[in-house]
Amino acid sequence: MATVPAALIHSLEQLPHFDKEAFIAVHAAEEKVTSVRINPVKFGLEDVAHFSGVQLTNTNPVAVPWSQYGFYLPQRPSFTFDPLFHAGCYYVQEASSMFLEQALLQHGQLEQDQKVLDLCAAPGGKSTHIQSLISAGSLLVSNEVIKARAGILKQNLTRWGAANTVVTNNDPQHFARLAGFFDIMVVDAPCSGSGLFRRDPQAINVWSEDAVQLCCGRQRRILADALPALRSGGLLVYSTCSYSAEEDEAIADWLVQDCGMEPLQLEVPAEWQIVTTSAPASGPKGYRFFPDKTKGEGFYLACFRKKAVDDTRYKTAKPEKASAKEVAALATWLDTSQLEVLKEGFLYALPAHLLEAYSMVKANLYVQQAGIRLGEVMKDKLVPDHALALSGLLHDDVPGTDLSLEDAIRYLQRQDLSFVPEKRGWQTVRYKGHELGWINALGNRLNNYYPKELRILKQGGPDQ
Ligand SMILES: C[S@@+](CC[C@H](N)C(=O)[O-])C[C@H]1O[C@@H](n2cnc3c(N)ncnc32)[C@H](O)[C@@H]1O
Repeated sequence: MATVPAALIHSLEQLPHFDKEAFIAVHAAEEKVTSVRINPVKFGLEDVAHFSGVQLTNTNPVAVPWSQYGFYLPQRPSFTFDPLFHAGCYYVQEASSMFLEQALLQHGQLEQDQKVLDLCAAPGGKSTHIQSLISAGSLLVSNEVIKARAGILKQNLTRWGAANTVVTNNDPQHFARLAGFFDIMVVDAPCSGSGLFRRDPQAINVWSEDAVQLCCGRQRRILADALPALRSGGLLVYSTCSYSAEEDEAIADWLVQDCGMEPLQLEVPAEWQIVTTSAPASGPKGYRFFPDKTKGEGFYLACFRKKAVDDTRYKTAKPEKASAKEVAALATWLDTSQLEVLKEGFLYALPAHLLEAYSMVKANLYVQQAGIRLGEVMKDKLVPDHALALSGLLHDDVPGTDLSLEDAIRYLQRQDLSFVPEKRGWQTVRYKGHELGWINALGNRLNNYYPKELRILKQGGPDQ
């Protein structure tokens, strides 16, 4: 049972609409809320009924009110054993965090192409969401300072399959090199994590008032370091999964008073039961999610517009382009006419119009992944990369075999496969029409090319 620390409860009693008894009771009740957000490029709203292992009735799944792509599921299926999860058809995400969508829709001018930075991006919940909301002509830079976590971010964005994303592994202070570059900056800051107590009762053991102080110092440093990279008039979205006012309203006040940010408000229907707060010193509005009021975990979000003007000159360096011969080797696999095919040992592709912006990002940051990794050309032939299979870029006539659930799981476990494909050579395998990855059929042998680092290690199957 999740017992919320008394010191935290005490600190929240001053907040508007804080209902101490209901808050304690909802933590004690141990209800687990499961929500997912679909990838609109791969999965239609009508497909939501197809989650493996979910018993559906006429009344579920239920839409998350503040996100066009979010759904609550009536129970938690085994996502590990759902091939559609591995195909990047959806992301398992806590519902309150999907409120980011409202900030971007209401203030992000998403009808225009935007350069977006997700500064604290791993494992990729906000980044995959942002990618679904921005135009194809926009660029998303997803940054994660911790290298191992940047690896998970890369995996999740590879599954998502979009070409207009770049993963970087930089400290926030490195972003000063890109002064005034971004139109939108999302800072989903590391925090003391009290908003997730219900989902992860272990987090209660590491919570303390000292940890809150440590986090709010770090949050200011991260913001102060990264803000120069936002252009004048650009949008800042700040969020945490902490209930503590020191990490929420006090940071909002500091952004207005010390950083000269202009506070923005959001239109929020009353029936969503989101609590609007005004930070005490200068009044910026913030939006709080309490699990006794909204179906989701604790979350805080506030939005600002930048007024200050920063210098906007940056280093740029042209990435190496693929040779004409290498591009020619791609022709049977994908249409490269709208893409810039680049080379860094392997070939990768970005939307052609993003080359200039990407050149600046590459010259100033440590890029871990950019666009879609296509593979390597050997003896004039492409050895395709896993990311290409998941990208949606492949020609329709690239051969592929639809697998049964059992075979799809064997494939994802990287086991030997027994089915006989119609054609020889490199081809994809699919589940319910969604690409899972590559196999190579060589006469009497089938090689499974699902990446080792992604394979399902868990024992069992969909029903366990
Ligand atoms: C709340 S999590 C981000 C969750 C992510 N936005 C999502 O929706 O999936 C905060 C992230 O900040 C990163 N982080 C930790 N210390 C940091 C620092 N000093 N500067 C920038 N990011 C930091 C953590 O590694 C973590 O990935």
